[in-house]
Amino acid sequence: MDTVVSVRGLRMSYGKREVLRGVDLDVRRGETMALLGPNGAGKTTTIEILEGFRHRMGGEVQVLGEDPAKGDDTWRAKLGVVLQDWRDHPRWRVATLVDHIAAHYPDPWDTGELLRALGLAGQAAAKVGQLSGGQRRRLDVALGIVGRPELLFLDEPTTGFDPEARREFHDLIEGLDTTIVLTTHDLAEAEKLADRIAVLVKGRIAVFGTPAELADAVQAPSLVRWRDGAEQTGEPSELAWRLHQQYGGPVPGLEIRRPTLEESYLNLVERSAA
Ligand SMILES: Nc1ncnc2c1ncn2[C@@H]1O[C@H](COP(=O)(O)OP(=O)(O)OP(=O)(O)O)[C@@H](O)[C@H]1O
Repeated sequence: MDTVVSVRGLRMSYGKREVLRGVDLDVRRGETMALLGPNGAGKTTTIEILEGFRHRMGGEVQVLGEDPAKGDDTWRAKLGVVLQDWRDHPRWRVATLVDHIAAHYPDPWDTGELLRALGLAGQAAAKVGQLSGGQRRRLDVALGIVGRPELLFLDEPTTGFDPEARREFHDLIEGLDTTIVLTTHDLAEAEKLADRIAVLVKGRIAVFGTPAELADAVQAPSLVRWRDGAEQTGEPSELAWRLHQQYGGPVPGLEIRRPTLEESYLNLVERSAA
């Protein structure tokens, strides 16, 4: 299996504040890996280190066979980066800006073809400042992939999107033929886009696996309710059986509710943060 990113024991602090406390991760060629976690978990810090924008304090990191702290321009040209904050170029025309960035790469996309592929053909001559939020984010992606990166980083790509823009953006990402590392604090987004999800809580990976593996690993207790009481338990059928015996027959008003994946994820975050 071809590993594109390998992270072992990654540590990072800002002053005395320890933000990453030994992160282990890997990303395989062709997959989309989501780094999922609550605000302040250390997601942006992690991918900034992988992108070579930030120096780590400890651990081993390899991205496309290089240590990002030592990556040169040839290495950097293989990466695509879509940052969280829009770097504003309001007066540039869309196609001119894409052309300008494309000129930095050896084998870039043709600008017209790329804008068509991203549904921005109609905006080629528009000024960046005139685009809607969703169109701007598409332009961010255009700038991130124009150099045909082997590896694309997307930092919280859909923050602030309405549901339709979000769905369109998800379709766009699913159609890209490259390895992707994305950060999000939205479980539904990670579930939709990612082959594997790494849950980062308090600077550590709490769970790492496919969405189905995540569901198994983080299962929160079920809620069992009946006429005379309620209890949370990881073994609902056992409790139901005990109640059945106590009542000497059917349990009045019995109700068993299994947690949703979202509830399980929040439970994991709360437990890990405690
Ligand atoms: N340059 C910095 N100097 C000092 N502290 C920082 C710096 N950058 C981030 N932090 C702190 O490090 C922690 C992790 O931040 P980071 O941005 O990596 O988290 P995140 O998971 O990406 O959060 P969010 O979802 O809010 O973007 C936060 O507590 C943040 O305040």
